[in-house]
Amino acid sequence: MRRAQVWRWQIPMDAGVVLRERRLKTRDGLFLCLNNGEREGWGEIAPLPGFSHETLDVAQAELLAWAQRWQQHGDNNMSALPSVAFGTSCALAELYDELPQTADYRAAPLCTGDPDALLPVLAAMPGEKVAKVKVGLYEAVRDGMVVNLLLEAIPDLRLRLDANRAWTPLKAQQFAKYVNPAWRDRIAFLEEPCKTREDSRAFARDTGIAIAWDESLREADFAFAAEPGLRAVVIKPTLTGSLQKVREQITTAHALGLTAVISSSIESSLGLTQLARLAAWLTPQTIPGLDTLNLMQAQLLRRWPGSALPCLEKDALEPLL
Ligand SMILES: O=C(O)CCC(=O)C1=CC=C[C@@H](O)[C@@H]1C(=O)O
Ligand SMILES: [Mg+2]
Repeated sequence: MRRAQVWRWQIPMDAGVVLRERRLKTRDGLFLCLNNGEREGWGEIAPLPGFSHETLDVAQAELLAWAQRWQQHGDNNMSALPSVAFGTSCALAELYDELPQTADYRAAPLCTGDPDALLPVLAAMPGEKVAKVKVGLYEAVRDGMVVNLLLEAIPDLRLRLDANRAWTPLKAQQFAKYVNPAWRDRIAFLEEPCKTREDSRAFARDTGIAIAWDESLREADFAFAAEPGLRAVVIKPTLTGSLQKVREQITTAHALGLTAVISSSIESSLGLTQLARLAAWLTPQTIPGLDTLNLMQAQLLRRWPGSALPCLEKDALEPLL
């Protein structure tokens, strides 16, 4: 017998998490649990404010309708809303043992402010050392100095940078000027340096710093293509859609010789551990961008190994179905 349950949840964020110039005080989302006989599968549906087009309320209405159709008729058509399609497809994949358990819990540590805080984390990191630094929040010159400082301090470090389209071509040039030319190839990639793709391409061409597309993937006129200076695409499943669609994008990227990086949309620990499994399965050569749990004050239902945050159980969730 099929049974679908839906819960809504809210987790307080760490003070100071700012997304697209908006302070994110809480992270809000939904869980879906599907049962069929002895089998069980979970999924997380958590549109990210400022990034997802659908609101949580719209996603909730769609999810409840989907869950009822599945329970009554076994109907598993995918929603057109990316967050709903992702969460429902994860729950179905767990239910039918199609999402392998092995996970890649390495996460490129994220630095949004103080580079000194990153040094001990990197020193303790086993194997390949990769970190991600947000740039474009302060002066371009300061960003350049931070990048130099980290690359100088840790000779086997590679950096991923993310400007979230903050720079004009001039600012991007100022940044590049400050980065020691001998170290530019240790910048694995810089996500979306400029406001337009054309300016970002020109930046890669002029500076020799490789770029990656993130925001671009979700634009209507985007098509996957190998381009000079383009090294990677950042795939955020909650913003992309079903597991099937995520797999297709990864396959397309790999066929073009691009690195595909599975990345967080600030999911709860339940969603993040599923992304770690997805990464181990579909992008085993690439450290995923999943270091966002510490932006939250608690984990939910499933623990991220090694996290010291408290883990809230089902009684902290609000049942909706
Ligand atoms: O990609 C990562 O390593 C972590 C996730 C991350 O950086 C982001 C997640 C969600 C929204 C953004 O602020 C940011 C990004 O732009 O990639
Ligand atoms: Mg990005």
